[in-house]
Amino acid sequence: MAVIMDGKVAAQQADQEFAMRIQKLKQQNIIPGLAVILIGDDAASQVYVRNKARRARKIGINYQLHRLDRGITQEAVLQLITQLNQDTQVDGIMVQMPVPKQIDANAVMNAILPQKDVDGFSFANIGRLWGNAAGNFPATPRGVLRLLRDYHITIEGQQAVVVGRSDIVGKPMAGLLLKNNSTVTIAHSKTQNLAQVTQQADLLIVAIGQAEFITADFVKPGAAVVDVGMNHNAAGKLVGDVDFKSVKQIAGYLTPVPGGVGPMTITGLLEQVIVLAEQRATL
Ligand SMILES: NC(=O)C1=CN([C@@H]2O[C@H](COP(=O)(O)OP(=O)(O)OC[C@H]3O[C@@H](n4cnc5c(N)ncnc54)[C@H](OP(=O)(O)O)[C@@H]3O)[C@@H](O)[C@H]2O)C=CC1
Ligand SMILES: Nc1nc(=O)c2c([nH]1)NC[C@@H]1CN(c3ccc(C(=O)N[C@@H](CCC(=O)O)C(=O)O)cc3)C=[N+]21
Ligand SMILES: [Mg+2]
Repeated sequence: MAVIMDGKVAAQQADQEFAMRIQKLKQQNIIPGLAVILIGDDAASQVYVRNKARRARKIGINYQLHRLDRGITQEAVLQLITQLNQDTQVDGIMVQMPVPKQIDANAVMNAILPQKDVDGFSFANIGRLWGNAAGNFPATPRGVLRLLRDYHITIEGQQAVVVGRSDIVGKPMAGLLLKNNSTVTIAHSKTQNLAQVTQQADLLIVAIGQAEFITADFVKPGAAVVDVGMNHNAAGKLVGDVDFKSVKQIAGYLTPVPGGVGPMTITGLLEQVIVLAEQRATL
């Protein structure tokens, strides 16, 4: 039976560390500032916004939410970003994805100053990730790596398979694993013989948005399996992309949904905000 990687516990430990780092900043009169822009009413974004507001405030981050109507113009969004770019109290800015179709997501993300782009979704930060430079990198992959490290799972030299190639999870996950010396394969909906590919994985990271799609026959015995997915099954229950029941019989390590990657994504984000505020403190 797999060891269950508890993202809630790991996130609580991280929050204690973060609260101490924020206390130090406050002695220098610096309060980390995070501005979140939510356009419309995407369900996964609502969950994220609610949970990160609670955790950010609890550890002492100055958190502000800008809720915009789903019909808002791109110009108005860009104007808000310009204002937040200029606000010296704001260390990090993020726009919840997805955005409504009249908004060009790339235009919006690239309007955020690269150093304030906490999500690391701007082309400047994508280039820094793949160009081996320091930068801001996406929260979900950072949270996943932190969870693997908390469970002392080896990353260097291991065969990692990332299923999913989105700009917000799959691609940056692959980039960070590569940076950490895994041998990385990226699989997606056009991959042939997916199970044969995933069976090679010592580290299997799944982000496809298909309820309970990855069953035991996709998994190498003893593998560490990380389930990024958040879906509702036929019964309306929140489930991941991995079939928890069958995979836990064969995997060495496995994340639950909820209580796995979700809390660690928030950890990845909060840490990035604190790092940015620490950089401001040294200016
Ligand atoms: N817990 C958390 O912190 C977060 C959770 N999520 C969740 O993770 C999941 C993925 O999100 P996101 O990356 O934004 O998803 P996207 O929908 O943007 O991308 C899905 C990816 O999965 C691939 N894919 C879809 N079906 C299959 C399949 N049957 N076999 C192989 N590959 C497949 C797609 O391939 P192709 O490119 O060929 O279309 C695509 O690359 C969702 O459930 C989302 O809610 C997302 C962000 C954070
Ligand atoms: N710019 C941007 N960056 C993102 O990282 C981003 C985004 N947009 N849009 C939406 C998705 C989704 N996402 C989640 C984060 C945390 C939980 C989370 O807290 N989950 C908990 C609670 C789940 C629940 O109670 O329903 C858990 O899994 O235990 C969920 C989903 C980040 N995303
Ligand atoms: Mg989870």
